[in-house]
Amino acid sequence: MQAERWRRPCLEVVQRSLQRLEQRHFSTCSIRYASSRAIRTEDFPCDVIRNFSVIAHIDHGKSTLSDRLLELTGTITKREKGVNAQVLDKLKVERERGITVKAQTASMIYSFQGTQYLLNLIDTPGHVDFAWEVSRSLAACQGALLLVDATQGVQAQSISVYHIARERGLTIIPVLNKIDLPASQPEVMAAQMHSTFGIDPKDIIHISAKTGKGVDQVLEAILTRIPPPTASSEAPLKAFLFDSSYDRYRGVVSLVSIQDGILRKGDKIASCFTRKKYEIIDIGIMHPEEEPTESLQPGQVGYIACNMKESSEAHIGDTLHRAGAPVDPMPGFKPAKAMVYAGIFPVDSNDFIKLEESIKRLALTDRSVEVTRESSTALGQGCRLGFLGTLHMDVFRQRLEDEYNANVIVTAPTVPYKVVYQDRTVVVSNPTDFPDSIDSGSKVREIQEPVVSASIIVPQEYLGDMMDLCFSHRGENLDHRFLDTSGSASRVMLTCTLPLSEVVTDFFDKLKSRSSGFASFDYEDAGYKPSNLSKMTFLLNGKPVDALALIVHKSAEQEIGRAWVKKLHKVIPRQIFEVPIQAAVGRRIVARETLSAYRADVTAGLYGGHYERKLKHLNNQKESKKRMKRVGNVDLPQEAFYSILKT
Ligand SMILES: Nc1nc2c(ncn2[C@@H]2O[C@H](COP(=O)(O)OP(=O)(O)OP(=O)(O)O)[C@@H](O)[C@H]2O)c(=O)[nH]1
Repeated sequence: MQAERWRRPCLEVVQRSLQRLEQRHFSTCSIRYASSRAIRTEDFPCDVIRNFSVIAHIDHGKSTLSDRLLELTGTITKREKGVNAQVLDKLKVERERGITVKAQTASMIYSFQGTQYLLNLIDTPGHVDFAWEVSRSLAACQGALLLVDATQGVQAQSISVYHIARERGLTIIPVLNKIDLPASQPEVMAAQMHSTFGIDPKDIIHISAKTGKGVDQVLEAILTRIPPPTASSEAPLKAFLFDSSYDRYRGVVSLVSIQDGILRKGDKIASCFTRKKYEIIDIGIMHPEEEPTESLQPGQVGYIACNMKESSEAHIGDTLHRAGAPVDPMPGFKPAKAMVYAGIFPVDSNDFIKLEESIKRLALTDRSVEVTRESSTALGQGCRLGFLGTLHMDVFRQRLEDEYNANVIVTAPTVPYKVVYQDRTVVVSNPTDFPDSIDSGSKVREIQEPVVSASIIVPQEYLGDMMDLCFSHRGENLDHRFLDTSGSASRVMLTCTLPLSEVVTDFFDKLKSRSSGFASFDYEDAGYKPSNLSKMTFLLNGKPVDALALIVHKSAEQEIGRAWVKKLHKVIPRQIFEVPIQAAVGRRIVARETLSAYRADVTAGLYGGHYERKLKHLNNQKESKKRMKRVGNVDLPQEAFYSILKT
C-alpha cells in the first residue's frame, strides 16, 4: 500500500518528463512518423495522381495549409504534428524566422468517392529571393494552389508567382485564406483577384488554414480541377531532376518527377547532361519523410539515391534515362543567377580550412549559391559567395552558424558590375577588383550596373511617399495603375526601374516603414545600364583596408563616405597614437575623422608589488590584442568588422 502510494507520483513524474522530452525532440529535429503499411506505387496509375504546388506571397499561409492537408489526408496525425507547427519547414532557420527558404515535397494518399489518390504537394517559399525555388518546383506539377491572405489581398509576389504558374501552363486553384480573422474581407479580395488575374470569384475557395474551415473543399478541387500527369509506362524512361540534397552516407539524393517509364531499385541510369552512368540504390516517395518503395511509376514524384558522389553531378533540370537508351532531354530551366556577392571569412584565420569545408557542404544543399576563394590583406583567406538576395545571404550565414558551428565575418554585399574596357568586358563582383580610377587616361570605357524592374503594391494614400522613395534610390521610368477601383480602399501598383545596388541595401526596410508596413515589393532582373560609379576605399592611418572597399554612385559619395567614417570612428578603439580615418575615391579624400591617441594602462589601480596580478593583466591584454586584426599599424577588433558590415 505504502509502495503503491509512492509509485504513482513517481510514475507521473516519469511520464511528464517523457512527454516534455518528446515535445522537445519534436521541436528541434525532423519528425519520425509512425510507419504505415508499405506503399505500393504500382497501385497509383497516372489518372489517380495529382502533382501540385502551394504558391503565394510571403506569410499568406502556404506552410499552414500544407500542414492542414497532411493532417486531413491522415499523412500525419495531430499528435505527430504536436507542438511542431509547419511540418514541412524542416530547417532550424525556417522555424526560428517563421519563413520557408527551401521548397519541400510531400506525398499523401487520400480516398475520395471510393478511389485512392496519390497527391504530391510541394510547399514553396514566398520571399522574392527564393523565386528560383518556386519555378523549379512548378516544373514537377500540373497545378498550383494560389493562396491570397483575405486581410491583405493580392500582393507583389502573388502576382509574380501567378505569372510563373501561368507560363508553365498550370491549372490554378485560387484560394482566399485567413477568413477567420475579423479584418478579413473575402468579398473585396475576391473582386481584387478578379480585376488583377481575371479569376471568376465563383472559382475562389474561402478557407482558414488555421482552423481547417474549407480545407476539405481545397482537397476536392485538387482532385477534380487539376489534370493528372500525362505519362506512359511503355515509353522509354525519362525522369526530370528538380532538386537535390546531400546525405553523408548515400551521397547525393535527388528529387525526380517521372515523365515516362518506370524506375526501379537496381536500374542502371544515365544523365543527359553529364553522360555519367549510375545504379539506383535507394528509391521512394516523401511521405513526408523518405518512405522506400519498389519503384516510381509514370507521373510520380519521389527521391532516388544512385551513388552520385559530387553534388555538381546532380544538375538541376537534368533528364535521367535508362543507360544505353538515350532520350531527348526535356527543356531545363534557367540556372539561378547570383544577384549579390559577399566575402565570408573566419573570425579566427586558422579556421579557414574548416570554414571552407562547411561552406562547400552547405552549398551542396543549396544549389543556387556560387562559391569561389578570396583573400584579403585585412581578413586573410576566405570565400566569395554569390547569393540570390540579401535575405538568402543572411539565411546562409545563419545556417553556417547553426549547422556547422562556424564563427564568421561577412563583408558588405555588392552586386556584379560590368567594367567595359576598349577590348573586353569584365564582370566584377568584388570591390577589390574594381578599377581605382575611371578617368580619361584609363582604359575603362564605361561602367555598367545591374538594374531590376520593380513593382510595389500599396494603398493609394502612400503613393506619394513611395514615389519619393523610388526617386531617392535613383528610380526611373515610374508608372502606376490602380488595382481595384472600389472606392476608398484603392490600391496602386507602382512600377519602376531601380539599380540593384539600391535594392540590396536598406530599400526594403524604408519601404515598410514609410508605408506603415502596407507596401509589398517584388523585382526581377532587367539587365544592365551605364552608370557613374567609383570605388571608395577606407584608410586607417593612411593604409587602405581592402575588406571595407565599396562601389558607390557619384551622387552618394559624400553621404556614404561620411557615414562610414563616423561609424569606423565609433567602433575602432583608440590606439597609442593618433589615427586618421579617411574615405577616398581615387586620390580624393571625401570624408575624414581623427581618432585621438590613448594608451590602455590595464595595470592602473593595482598597487604595491602584485607582480603576478600585473603580469596576468598584461597577458590578458596581449591575448585580446591577438584577437584583433592588424591593419598597417592599427589594431582593428573583430567587433569593428561585425558592426560595420552588419548594416
Ligand atoms: N488567423 C489565421 N492565421 C493564419 C492562417 N493561415 C496562416 N496563418 C498564420 O500566418 C502566419 C504565416 O503562415 P505561414 O503558413 O508560415 O505562411 P507561409 O506563406 O508559409 O510563409 P513563407 O513560407 O515564409 O512565405 C503564421 O503565423 C500562421 O499561423 C489562417 O487561416 N488564419
